Amino acid sequence: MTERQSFHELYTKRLSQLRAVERGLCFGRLDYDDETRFYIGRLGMFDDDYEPLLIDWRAPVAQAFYGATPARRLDIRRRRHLRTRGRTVIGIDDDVLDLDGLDEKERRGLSGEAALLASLTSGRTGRMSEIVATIQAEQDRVIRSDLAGILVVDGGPGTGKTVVALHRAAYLLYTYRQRLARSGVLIIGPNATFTRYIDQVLPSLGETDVVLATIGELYPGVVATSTDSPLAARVKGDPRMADMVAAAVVQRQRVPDDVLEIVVDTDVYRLDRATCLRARERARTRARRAGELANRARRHFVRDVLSALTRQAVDRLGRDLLEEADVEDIRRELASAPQVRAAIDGLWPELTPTSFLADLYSSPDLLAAAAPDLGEAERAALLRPGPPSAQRWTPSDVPLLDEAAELLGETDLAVFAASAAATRDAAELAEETAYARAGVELQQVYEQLDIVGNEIDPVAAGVAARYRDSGAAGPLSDGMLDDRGWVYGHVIVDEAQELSAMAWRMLMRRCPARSMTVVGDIAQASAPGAARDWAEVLDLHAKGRWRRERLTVNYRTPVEIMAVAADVLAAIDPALEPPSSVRDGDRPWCRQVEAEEMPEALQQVVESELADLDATPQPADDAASGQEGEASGATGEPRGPAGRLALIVPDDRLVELVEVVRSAHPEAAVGGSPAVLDARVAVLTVTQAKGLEFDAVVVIDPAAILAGSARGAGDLYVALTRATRRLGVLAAGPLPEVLARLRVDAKV
Ligand SMILES: Nc1ncnc2c1ncn2[C@@H]1O[C@H](COP(=O)(O)OP(=O)(O)OP(=O)(O)O)[C@@H](O)[C@H]1O
Repeated sequence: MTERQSFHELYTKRLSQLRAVERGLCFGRLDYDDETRFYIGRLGMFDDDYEPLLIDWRAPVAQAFYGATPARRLDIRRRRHLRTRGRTVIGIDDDVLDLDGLDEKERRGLSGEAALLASLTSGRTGRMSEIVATIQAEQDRVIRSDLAGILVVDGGPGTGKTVVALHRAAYLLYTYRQRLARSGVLIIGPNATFTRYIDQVLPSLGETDVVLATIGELYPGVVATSTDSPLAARVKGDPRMADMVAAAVVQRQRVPDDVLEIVVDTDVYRLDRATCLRARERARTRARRAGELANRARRHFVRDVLSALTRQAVDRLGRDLLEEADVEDIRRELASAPQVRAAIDGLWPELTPTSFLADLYSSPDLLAAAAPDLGEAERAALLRPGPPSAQRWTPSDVPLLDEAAELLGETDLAVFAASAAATRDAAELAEETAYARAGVELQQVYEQLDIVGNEIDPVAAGVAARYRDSGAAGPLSDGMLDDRGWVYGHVIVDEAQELSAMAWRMLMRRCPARSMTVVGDIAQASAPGAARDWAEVLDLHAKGRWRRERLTVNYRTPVEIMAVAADVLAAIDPALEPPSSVRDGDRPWCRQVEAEEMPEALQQVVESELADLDATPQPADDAASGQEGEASGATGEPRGPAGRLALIVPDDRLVELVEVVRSAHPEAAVGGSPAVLDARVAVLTVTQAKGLEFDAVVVIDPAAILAGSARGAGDLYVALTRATRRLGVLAAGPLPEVLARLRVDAKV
């Protein structure tokens, strides 16, 4: 790289960083007792004399902005929250921290309450946004917690677990930049929609070097798009699957019951059981000593078997007539004879993880031998009729493929060649992307500096245009996903309560140092085989090396809605404490109809909810409306967008109810599709709604959601807590007892 290129890279990186953080760049000020003053912002900046102009929110000095309280002032007199539109300050809120005489309740109060409430009631866009100006003290503790060990962050719905985990990623990348830039940060989310929902947060904090993925994306080359039955998903997540995979690998190394005859040309060769047993044992022993995996250990077995066959040929031809070189030729010929290869493959096949698992799923005998502990029905749930080549993968298969890869290791030349080609492709792609990105940035710098276009390297400009048109803007660190063996510096797991034991095993391999942030809420668990408590999962992998922080305040759901959800939580486990909400909102409503009235009632409900949302437009998002070209009004002036409505339905009614809604609203989005985040009306199952939020939510047929699975109450709890403003329940038949409070409050 030339010096010119290096400079360009440096400056363009800084330029794009500055662009990304421009909105609300400076949001706070700290006034100290000794008159010192610091401005806090999304990025650090210095003046020409290297005096700090702006302190990065992640710097140690900035911690006081989030942590200081009247009871623990940290020498701070005043904390000022600045609200900006574009580059203009349009409002300030002051917390005076040295005011004597505040009562205990006020002392314990939220920091920057006015700023927080302004932020919570401002317009939402369907995408999660950063909260850097209003991070609360309990959240800040989580964000700045040490890198080492596993930090479990649990808390009820809307307590900011996701957003805090993302800010923690930004904090860790800032504080441990050297270490984490090399090894990378992996963030695991529950599904692709969720990944899209959160993918703007880190770039808006100036960080792009993270990998966002789902469990189903962690095995390179496999696209896990199929779905399992609940039973199959539970069985595949069961820790006994590790034993099953191990047993199945060993069982694929066979010996003949008696003698295996191999006919090459007209000669008959015999492999007897004892020879094969000996060869297998020797191969296994050598592999154990050398730490070799099954595909590698196979070479020892092949060598011994070929020696036995060569001996038979030599004896037939007459040992005395043959030179050393002749013997070697015979051996080589035998090694390449298709009949010999087929015989050896039958005894000790070379297997890719996908071929191995596909074989296993398609054979009742292989399954019965490898998993004798599973019940009939459990094994049947794993069985996939049809040839192995037609196998379609599900997200629950991915940890099993990973497990198999750990035991089988690399395969033959073809696979080596394929992976070499893939690596080459990835490297070429990375190089081209980097080049293109540099081109785009170069162009931007030139534009900024008012340099005419013909001074730009035309090749770079061409590639840049291609890159821009392709919409490829993902971080270069995505390449890490192509490497199954990549070890990440830190792993963040969101909605972690849903992960199976097998998924945890896979994730732990991606981070042997066990530097992780695990975020979730056991009460919201719904996946078959999901964890029942954190210790059950984490003691197994990191006993004594995990700690827990709890978030207690709900920033999403208004008090009135949370009261309804709290009854469901008590039904899940009376010992669980609901988070306390910080906002008031509309009273939730309920309506009961007979099953056959449901379609008509649903259509009415959609119309009336949309009308309600239209009648109460969201207040302006001050910082957002400062974007160039956007009309600005006075602070707090009401403004669209008019709000999004989600209909959360039982799994088995999704298709039917989508049709009903679409007959009046053809543009309604269905859960799982990319449109769901932006659409005015979305119809989703609970699983599809997990982690997301909407302005208004109507839960359809709650009794069916409750009865839908063993963890139906958890599902209902998730459904009820997705709303930021309005909640309704449309019941088919009687309202479930657990929602009795709605009957009392109902506005029917
Ligand atoms: N300190 C804060 N300032 C402003 N908004 C916040 C703050 N903390 C959380 N929020 C907002 O509250 C909402 C809920 O946050 P988030 O989705 O992270 O919660 P969660 O605990 O992951 O919820 P769930 O368990 O239901 O998925 C988001 O819109 C988030 O931006």
